[in-house]
Amino acid sequence: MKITKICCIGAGYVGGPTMAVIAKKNPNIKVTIVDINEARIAAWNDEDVSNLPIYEPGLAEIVKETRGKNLFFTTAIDEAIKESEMIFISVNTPTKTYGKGKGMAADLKYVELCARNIAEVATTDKIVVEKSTLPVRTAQAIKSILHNTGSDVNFSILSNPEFLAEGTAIEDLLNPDRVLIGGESEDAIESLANVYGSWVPQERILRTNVWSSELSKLTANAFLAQRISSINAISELCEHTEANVNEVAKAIGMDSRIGSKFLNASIGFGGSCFQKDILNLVYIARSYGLTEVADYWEQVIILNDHQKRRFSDNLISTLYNTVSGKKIAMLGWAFKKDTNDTRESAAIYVADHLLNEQANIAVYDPKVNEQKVLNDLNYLNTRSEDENKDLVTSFNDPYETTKDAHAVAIMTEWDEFKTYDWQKVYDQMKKPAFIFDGRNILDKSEMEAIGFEYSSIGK
Ligand SMILES: NC(=O)C1=CN([C@@H]2O[C@H](COP(=O)(O)OP(=O)(O)OC[C@H]3O[C@@H](n4cnc5c(N)ncnc54)[C@H](O)[C@@H]3O)[C@@H](O)[C@H]2O)C=CC1
Ligand SMILES: O=C(O)[C@H]1O[C@H](OP(=O)(O)OP(=O)(O)OC[C@H]2O[C@@H](n3ccc(=O)[nH]c3=O)[C@H](O)[C@@H]2O)[C@H](O)[C@@H](O)[C@@H]1O
Repeated sequence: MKITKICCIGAGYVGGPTMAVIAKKNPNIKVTIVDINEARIAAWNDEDVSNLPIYEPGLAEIVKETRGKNLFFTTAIDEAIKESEMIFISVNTPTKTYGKGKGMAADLKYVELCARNIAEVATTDKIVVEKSTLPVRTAQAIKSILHNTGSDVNFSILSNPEFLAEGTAIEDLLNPDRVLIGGESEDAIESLANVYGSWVPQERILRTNVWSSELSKLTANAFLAQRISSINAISELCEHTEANVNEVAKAIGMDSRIGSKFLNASIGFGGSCFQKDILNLVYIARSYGLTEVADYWEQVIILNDHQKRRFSDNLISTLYNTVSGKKIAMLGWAFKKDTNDTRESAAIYVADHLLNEQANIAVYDPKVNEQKVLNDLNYLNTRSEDENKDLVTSFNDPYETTKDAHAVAIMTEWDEFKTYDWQKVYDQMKKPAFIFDGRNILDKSEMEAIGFEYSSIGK
């Protein structure tokens, strides 16, 4: 099928950047991104592209170039579905917070709503593309909804999981390691392969069956997260043995079978997907009675929780076993650098632990505002919103944030943190002045020469 119009349901961190790049690379295809969230759509349509709802390096430029030409953002969902030959489902699939599978399974209600919406309004044949990360065998459910409409509209379902990482989304989309397309209908698969083919070499477009494609996405995230938990586990051992985790990571990473990427020890991984996808994998394995498989992957999450807890415990014990009434300056709140996304950020959990010990938290993140910080903490429901407001303050300036602080905790690896005038930070802090570098981005000897009591991960 020749594709002239694409609709993407879900204008989020995946839908937005992915469709912007598809539009840029396919000027003859009209791409419409729809969402039920009016405020989000309005932000995507904001004249001033610095107000887009998502911060991603390079995204604003592409939106500026394509918006209003062949890229459109709207809440008119039905119209966009009706006119398009290809519809991407790119809605959120969070961990369930209720009922069966609570805390483990993926909540598929938004995906199902999309399938029902498509089934209801489609009058011509459609290729429906799963872009959201979904449990293996979800295509079966979507198929069943779409094929029971009583109409003679023909639907082909494809799985096309997304592998972009936030902060490098545009780079990842422009130059992907691979594009994965799972499906039954060869015609549908080739239609989608052609869309990507306008900039991705054919040998990097991998075709599989639907189930392999769905499961590959969960597996890729599980493997990536497992590497982080593995190096973080070793980081704790390093702290007891005078080994240095950076040196260990370098030494093992030079083995081409292991590879050097994704071996940075940290306060633990965050982000909306690693934990959610592994919990989902564990849930699926348990539902097939595969206890050993489930336990194996669950350990990745257990270790990650341990790493976050270990960081706050170490901070508290170093500050003479109490942080009550002490000002702890947290540099960074986003789950990684170059994004404004804070979902599941380790900073939230570390702050929560410290607040339980009655610390005063001062936060500075170049892309996250105070309301978002408070919303993240309120969402945990550990204490009242008023208490969070009393104990947590955000600043727009790192020097204000660290002034009179007892300790600085580095939570995100923003590049600008490395360039600060650390002597100035030191001079205005309470003494002894402690730094807890949760990202290993500062130079230990430099910090110690200034006078800081410096501790990092795995050294
Ligand atoms: N964030 C990331 O870096 C990556 C996410 N993914 C997966 O992509 C999917 C989407 O993730 P994000 O873009 O981060 O989520 P998001 O939460 O940023 O965006 C999802 C959007 O879908 C909209 N939506 C929900 N139900 C809708 C409906 N029935 N009709 C219209 N709009 C609806 C929401 O209002 C929201 O704006 C998830 O399954 C996630 O696991 C995959 C790769 C990378
Ligand atoms: O499905 C998804 O949502 C995406 O999840 C991750 O991307 P993302 O979460 O955006 O970012 P990552 O770069 O993977 O970082 C995740 C977390 O791990 C941490 N991390 C990463 C690498 C590392 O060596 N050490 C480490 O602690 C980061 O700081 C961050 O908190 C995957 O890298 C993407 O391929 C995938 O598409």
